[in-house]
This record gives sequence, structure tokens and C-alpha cells, in this order.
Amino acid sequence: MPARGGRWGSFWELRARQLQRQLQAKEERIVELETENALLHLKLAESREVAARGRREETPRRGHPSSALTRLRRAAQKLKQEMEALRSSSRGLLQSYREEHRDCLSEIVRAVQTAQLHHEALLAAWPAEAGRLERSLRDVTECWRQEQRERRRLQEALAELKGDIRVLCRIRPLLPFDDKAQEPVSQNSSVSGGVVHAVDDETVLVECTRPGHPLINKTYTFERVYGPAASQRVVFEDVCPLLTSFLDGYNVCIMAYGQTGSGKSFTMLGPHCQEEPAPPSEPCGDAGIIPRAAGELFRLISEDASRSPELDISIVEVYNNDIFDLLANDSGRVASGVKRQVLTTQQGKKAVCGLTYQSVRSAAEFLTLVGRGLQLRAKQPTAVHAESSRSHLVITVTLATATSSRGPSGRPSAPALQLDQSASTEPCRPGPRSPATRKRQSPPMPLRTRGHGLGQVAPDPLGQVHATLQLVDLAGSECAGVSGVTGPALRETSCINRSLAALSDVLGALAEGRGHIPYRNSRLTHLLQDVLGGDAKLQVIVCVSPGQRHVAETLQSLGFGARARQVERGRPAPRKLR
Ligand SMILES: Nc1ncnc2c1ncn2[C@@H]1O[C@H](COP(=O)(O)OP(=O)(O)OP(=O)(O)O)[C@@H](O)[C@H]1O
Repeated sequence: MPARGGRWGSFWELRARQLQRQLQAKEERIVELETENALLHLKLAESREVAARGRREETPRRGHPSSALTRLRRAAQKLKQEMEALRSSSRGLLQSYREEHRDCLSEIVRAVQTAQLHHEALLAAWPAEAGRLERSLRDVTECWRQEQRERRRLQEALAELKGDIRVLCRIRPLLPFDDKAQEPVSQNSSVSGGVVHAVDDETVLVECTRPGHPLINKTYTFERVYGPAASQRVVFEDVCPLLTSFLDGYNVCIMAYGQTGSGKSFTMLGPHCQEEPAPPSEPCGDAGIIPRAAGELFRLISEDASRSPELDISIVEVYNNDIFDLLANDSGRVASGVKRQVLTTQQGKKAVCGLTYQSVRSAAEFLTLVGRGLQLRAKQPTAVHAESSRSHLVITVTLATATSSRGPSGRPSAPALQLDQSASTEPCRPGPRSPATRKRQSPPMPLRTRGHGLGQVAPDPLGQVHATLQLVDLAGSECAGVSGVTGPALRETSCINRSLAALSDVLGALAEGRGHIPYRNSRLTHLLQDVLGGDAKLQVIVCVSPGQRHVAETLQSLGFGARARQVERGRPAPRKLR
């Protein structure tokens, strides 16, 4: 340790200098460091500047893997974001869909529950409601039927008062033989080539256009029109009331008129009518009016014990303008049509001289006789119809009541007869009246001729009254050119057409109220004089073919029906039977 004063001063001086130097060195060092620091800062700034510039310059450069990667990353990132956004929006949608679905479902459940409630309520109420509706439908239908019946009844009453002839029209179906010579069918011929249509129950329309022919469009009105589908039963239903009228004492005539092959024999007798008509035990099939009428007559008789009528039948045909008795036997008891004459009784009625009458006690007996008569009826195949009837068939059923006041024959005595001068001069052959043959005959159902022809109603001197039911199957009108007939068949055709024209003339004269009615222009009209101009209830069934090739004859037949409807003959009166 330096001495005090001098020595110690120099130490401290030394020391201060030393420290000063050290301080100075430190200060220098600090300056150095600060400079170094400043330089470093400068460098850093420069480096940053370089880096920034580098970054700026690198951006537009493409194809550089790191920048592509960056872009891809960015795109991926963006996609991710979009996917996320989509996911979240679909989650939102799903959620709202679920909510809507739940709402809908609950609405549906509510609606089903309501419907079920309604349904149950309806089920509970338905039987009553259905019953009520059914009842009201029945009532309305019944009302409508009653109205229809009433309208018809009034029409018929009016027609009866005027003595009108009831005319029905039946259109048969188209049949295979219609096609054979069928002309080309026009466009407007609606129903399978047919040109005749049942518009309703009372109207028939003929509508036809043929090249080179004027257009046909005509309607006709009749009491009843049956279309091709109408059954035999339906047709018979309209005939039935006349049978009651007959049993009540009215004269009745049911007549089928129409062109050859139009369905007259089918309507009156049924199919296969050249054989025996169907027995009444089977009236359900195609049996025609005659077999059904036979069954119905005997049914009505059996139902009413107060009635004890006796029925006789006679069968004639008008062939080539001659009348043949189809129930007569020749001398050898062989059935053969015998020619007969029309006479006028003193009462001015028409009768067939010597006509064979056969009493019938059942429908079967009736139809056996009809079958026998039909076997003799003239037939001839033609180009139009293979089984064409060549004669007019007239089946007459005579009604008499059994009374104790009758003569031994059971038949009334004969009114005086006089030979009709206009009739054929061939003598009539009155058969012997045999009281014994009236009811029990041996062999069964022998034929019997009446000494005086009572072909029509004749008042009985004993007060006994007859009514007649005539069932007429007329021969068909035909055009010889179309039916292709020659020789004797041509004469038949000519006779048929002439007699039908005479029938039409008679109706025309009656309709016009002419003073002279030309009944005697043909045997047919002469035979039917009392029916046509008298007090019989006359029903004409006009049969027509629907085919285009028959349209001319169809118009003619419908015209005939229209003319018949115009006839007013005065009210038919019943004969007093009981
Ligand atoms: N409504 C119908 N339904 C079915 N077939 C029918 C009908 N009408 C007629 N026919 C058939 O038509 C054909 C001719 O009928 P039908 O013999 O009755 O004629 P028609 O008018 O009597 O002829 P013709 O005057 O030449 O004797 C027959 O084969 C018959 O069976």
C-alpha cells in the first residue's frame, strides 16, 4: 500500500488513469459495437429490401413448382371451404326438409284420421242412405214406367177409338246371306253395314248413301220399333194383350208384312218354321208369336175357371191367288191342300166355303195342326232366301163359349150363305157336319169341315157369339230381278206382288175414306176383308232387312206400315161372350 501523500496519490492517480483508460477503451468498444450494430441494421434492412423485392418479383412467375403447389393448396383450400359451405347448406336443407316432411306426415295422418272418421260415419249411415236412394230410384223408375204405360194406354185408347191399325216394325239382324250380294257399304251406314236403325222405341231411321243414288234419310214412327237385338219374347209381350182381347170377345188379327227374307216367318213361327213350330213347353227359345200365342191362350183359359171357351182352328194359304185349305184331307184321307172359295154370309161377312176346322184342347194339339199345315205350305228357294214362302198363310182361331143352349153339334146353326159372285166359280164342297166329331174324335184330332164356312165372326141365332184370332204370315214382296226366279216361280212372284199391292191399295182407300174399297182385287184382300175394313183389332208387324241392298223394298214396306197407320175404322166392339 502506497505511502500517505505522495505515494498514495500517485497510486490513486495511477488507478484513475488506469480506470480512465479502461473507460475509454470501453467507450471505444461501445462506439465500435454501436457502429457494428448500425451496420448490421443496415444490412438487415438491405436484406429485407432484397427479400421483399424477391417476393415481389417471384409472384408473376408461373410454372414454378412451389407457386403451383401454393395455388393448388389455395384452390384445395377454397374447395374445402366451398364443400364445407355446401355441407352446411345441405345440412340446413336436410334439416328443413325433415321438418317439412314431419309436418306433412302429421298433416296426412290428421287427414287420414278425419277421412277414417268420415268413412266410419258414412259406413254407419250408408245402408240407410243407399236404401233411401234405391227407394227413390225405384219410385222414379216406376213413375217413369207408369207415365210411359199411361202415355201408351192413352195413345192406344185414342187409336182404338179411331179404329187405328197398330203397326209395329221389326228390324232383323244382318245375316251371313246378306253379305253374299252386298253392295259396297257407304261410310255413314253405321251399324255393321246396316242402313236401317231403331232410333228409339217408336222411331225407325233409314239412312243410306250410295254412289249414283240420291241420299236417303227418312224416319218413320210406329207404335213400336224393335231393333235387331230384340228377342222373340219382347215382340210377343206386345202381342199378348191382344190374346186377352180375343178371349174377351174381340176379333183380332196379327199380321206379318215385309219383303222376302225380312223375318216374317221367324217372327210369326220361329226358326225352322217349315218343321213343326216349337211346342209351347219351350217358349223361351226362338219360338215365334204363333207357338207362344198357343201356349198363352191355353194358359189364360186355364187360369179363369169362369171361362169355358172352345177353340177351333183352320189353316189356309193363299197361293197364286187361290185359297187352299191346309187342314183338309183328300178322299183317301191324305192331307192335301184343297182349293176353297170365299163367300159372303147373309150378314154380309166373308167366309170360306167348306173350310176344315179342328177343335183344339191344348197348345200341343194346336201346334201339331199348325205343323201339319206348314208341311203343305208352298216354299221355293230364291236367290234372296233359301226357304222362301210362296204363299200367304192365315191361321184362324175361332172362339166359342160352351153353353147348354147349343145345338147337338156344340156349334151354332149356320147363317145363310151366298156364293160371292166375284169369287171363283169353282163349287165349294161343304163337308158333313158331324156333331160327334166336335170333341172326341177317333183317330185323334180327325179333320172336320164345316158345312158353312165361318171364316169370320158370325152372329149366332142362339145368341152364341164367336170371336176370331187370325195369325197371318204374308208371303214376301220381291223383285224378280233380285230373287232370280224363273218359270212357275216367276208366276208365284207375280201373284205375291199383285196381292200385296192389292192389300196396299185397300189400306190406301181405307185411309182416304174412299167410297169404294177394292177388296175384290185379290183373294187375299177378299179373304181379309172383315179384318181390314171391319171391327177387328189389327196389328201389323212390318219386318225389314237392315241391309243396304234391300233398301228400296225396306222403304216400300215402311211406307206400307205408315199407310196402314192412317186408317181409321171406328172403335172395335167386343162380342158378348158370357
Ligand atoms: N230377328 C231375327 N233374328 C235372327 N234371325 C232372323 C231374324 N229374323 C229373320 N231371321 C232369319 O232370316 C232368315 C229369313 O227369315 P224368314 O224366313 O222369317 O223370312 P221371311 O220374311 O218369312 O221370308 P219369305 O217371305 O221369303 O218367306 C231366316 O233364316 C231366319 O231364321
